[in-house]
Amino acid sequence: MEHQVQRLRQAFRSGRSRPLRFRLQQLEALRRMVQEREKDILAAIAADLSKSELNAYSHEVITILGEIDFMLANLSELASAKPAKKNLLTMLDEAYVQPEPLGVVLIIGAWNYPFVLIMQPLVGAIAAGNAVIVKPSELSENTAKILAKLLPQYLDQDLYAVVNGGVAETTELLKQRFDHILYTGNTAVGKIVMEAAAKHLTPVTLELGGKSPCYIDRDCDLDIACRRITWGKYMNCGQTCIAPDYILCEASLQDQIVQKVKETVKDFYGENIKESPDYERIINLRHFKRLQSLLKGQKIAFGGETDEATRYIAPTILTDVDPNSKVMQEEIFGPILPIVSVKNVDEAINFINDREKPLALYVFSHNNKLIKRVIDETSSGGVTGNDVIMHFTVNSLPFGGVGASGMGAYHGKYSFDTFSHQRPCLLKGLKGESVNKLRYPPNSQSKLGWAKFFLLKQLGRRELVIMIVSVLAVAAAIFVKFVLECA
Ligand SMILES: NC(=O)C1=CN([C@@H]2O[C@H](COP(=O)(O)OP(=O)(O)OC[C@H]3O[C@@H](n4cnc5c(N)ncnc54)[C@H](O)[C@@H]3O)[C@@H](O)[C@H]2O)C=CC1
Ligand SMILES: CCCCCCCCCCCC(=O)O
Repeated sequence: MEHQVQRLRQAFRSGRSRPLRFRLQQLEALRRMVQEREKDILAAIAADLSKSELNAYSHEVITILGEIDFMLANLSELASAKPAKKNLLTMLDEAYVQPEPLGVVLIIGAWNYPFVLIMQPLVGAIAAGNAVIVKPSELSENTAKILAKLLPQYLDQDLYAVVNGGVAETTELLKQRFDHILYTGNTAVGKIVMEAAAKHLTPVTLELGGKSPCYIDRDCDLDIACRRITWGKYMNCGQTCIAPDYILCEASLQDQIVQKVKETVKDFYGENIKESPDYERIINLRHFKRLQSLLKGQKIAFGGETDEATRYIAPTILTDVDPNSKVMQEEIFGPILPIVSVKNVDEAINFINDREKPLALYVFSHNNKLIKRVIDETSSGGVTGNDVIMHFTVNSLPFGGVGASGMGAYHGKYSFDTFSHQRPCLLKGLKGESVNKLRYPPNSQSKLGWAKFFLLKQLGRRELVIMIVSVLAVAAAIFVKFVLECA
């Protein structure tokens, strides 16, 4: 591992990854890879998650193509130096912020969207000019293999590498020094990653999970709300980090919600859900058994059927759920939807605030003021009002968690910024030493007075124009006076 990281570091130091032309070429190669090897990629994702290729395309490939297109179109603007405001002491100098690559970065992905969770940060890291090691999840082994096979065929092999393996390999990898680590996965491992990174003072972006609440207001179109929630909860068999984890609503809405979700499930997946190409399976036996255990002692209003041989768990709704029960203590990450009743929106807000900050928050209501109030009085990684999941798809929005659901963010411009250092640059000339005397010892009250005047006055473009016009006006007045006196 050490050797591999060294090799990448050397390639990074050669400066090859920095020119924009090179970055654009690599991003174009990545796009070609996705387009030319689409069939292999879809087959791998489909095999890992018992997913149809159509769903694999819409869940994972569309997002990546969009992200690459965004970077290709915006890279030169993102990577350009941005002029900075100056003060009186530096008004004749050049001040700007220059994004620079961080160096060698590590991206660790999770199994639930195994392609997107590696590729989307990779696009940002390449765009920002870094060398990159990606470590796909060993649980989605087909996607891990296809990434290890294809990426070296399309990308510069000295700058970008794939490391596959399990806990042992990741542990070894984490001993190495990186310049940034982006990790996606559960909170417990997030802490391990952060601890390993701290040894080298490596900054981290942690994309973690949590229980994302979904509040349904009485003043709402329940048909629409339930249709959207059913889509977001049961897609990928509930194994989506931003899936609505549980519903909060007034008790009187519970039965209607059960009925409407039930009807929608039938619309989406047909009478025989097991036969539906749109309904996935649980990733492995460990997670299957964990989910089964969450059903124990619960009131199953709908669903609840399981089949260990195929790791099938039916779309399930639990009603009258006790907030202290196990299903409400951990992230569900499966097709089980508990409904917890609350008296009103105030109680819903308190319920959310009494728990760890979630990755996503969903509110359904006709009343925009109520939606804004829930947003104002709670905290979460992201929010979608009157829908679920969709904030993930808008790449002008930063995607990430807060508190226990993670730190840092990525997607679009935010990916570029995550993998860049915003370097402040001030370029001065070697003249103007008389002004500089102000800051050289020995100090005095008068020097301090001048320093305050120069440094505390921020000069914007407007102030600069006014000052230049005033100086010119004074010069013109002196000149006119001089001419008149001579005449
Ligand atoms: N915030 C986000 O964008 C996302 C968050 N997630 C969260 O991820 C979780 C599911 O993923 P996991 O089951 O954790 O995925 P996982 O089992 O695939 O683990 C993630 C990565 O961590 C590595 N890893 C596992 N144990 C390790 C250890 N002891 N030391 C070092 N590395 C280790 C694995 O090799 C893998 O690459 C859920 O909580 C979900 O909410 C999932 C997808 C997106
Ligand atoms: C056409 C709509 C496409 C929706 C794609 C949703 C992809 C969600 C990926 C979320 C990754 C995760 O959060 O676990």
